[in-house]
Amino acid sequence: MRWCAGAAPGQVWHPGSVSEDLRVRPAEADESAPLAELYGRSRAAARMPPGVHTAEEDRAWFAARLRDGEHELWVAERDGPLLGYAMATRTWLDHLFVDPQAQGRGVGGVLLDTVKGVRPGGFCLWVFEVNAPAREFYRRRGLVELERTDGSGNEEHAPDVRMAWPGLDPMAFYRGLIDEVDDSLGELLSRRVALTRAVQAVKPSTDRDHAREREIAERLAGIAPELGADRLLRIVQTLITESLEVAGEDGSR
Ligand SMILES: O=C(O)C(=O)C[C@]1(C(=O)O)C=C[C@@H](O)C=C1
Repeated sequence: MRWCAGAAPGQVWHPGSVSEDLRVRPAEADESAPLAELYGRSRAAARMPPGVHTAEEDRAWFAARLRDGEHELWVAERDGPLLGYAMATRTWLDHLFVDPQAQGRGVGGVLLDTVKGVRPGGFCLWVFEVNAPAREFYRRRGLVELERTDGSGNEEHAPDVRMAWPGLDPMAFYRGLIDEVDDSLGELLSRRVALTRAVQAVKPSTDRDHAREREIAERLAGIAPELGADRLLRIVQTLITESLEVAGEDGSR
């Protein structure tokens, strides 16, 4: 299913108690320059690693996001220059930035509420680990930390944290994420079974190698320390037992 850009009518945030004259509206297609400028200024003042792109690249990047049909952008203003903006895909909040001069006046909260309003099924976002104020901002507004990375997957190579707002039906949201991970796990299991089967053909003995299984569990504990080597050993042993059974069944055909 392809998601269509452009906020639907009625998605504009209606001023409440935060600030009577603050207005949130969908960004216009020709606003790449003010958006890029606001992004550069807000990011430089935030607790984030320095950006890796030039101002010109940022402008081109925003121009592309405004037209690609996959991103939706909202801007906050109060009779003047932009005070903040949010940019989201169907499932990710990619950016939420507030002008450093306008911080502490509810602009970020209003933008986040706008995104929650149009993404009732929930969404995820990445925030740099060092950005404690942003993590606290999201935590106080109902977002939860799901996973951490060492930063090798982002442009800045800085550790980051995946956070999620689980939406109005959190059970469905989390089950959706579990299904995504299980799809990857299923593919990995299938590849691994094939390797257990392949190595049996070149082994001098069919005996289980307990030292090797412990070594595998210890290596996995470096990747998933929350599980610990002992628990991982039980998982590895089960996986190998089942894989050897499959290999044996194949061999007897
Ligand atoms: O490395 C081996 O000796 C294998 O047979 C492979 C494998 C595995 O699937 O990783 C399976 C059984 C052994 O006990 C240890 C490891």
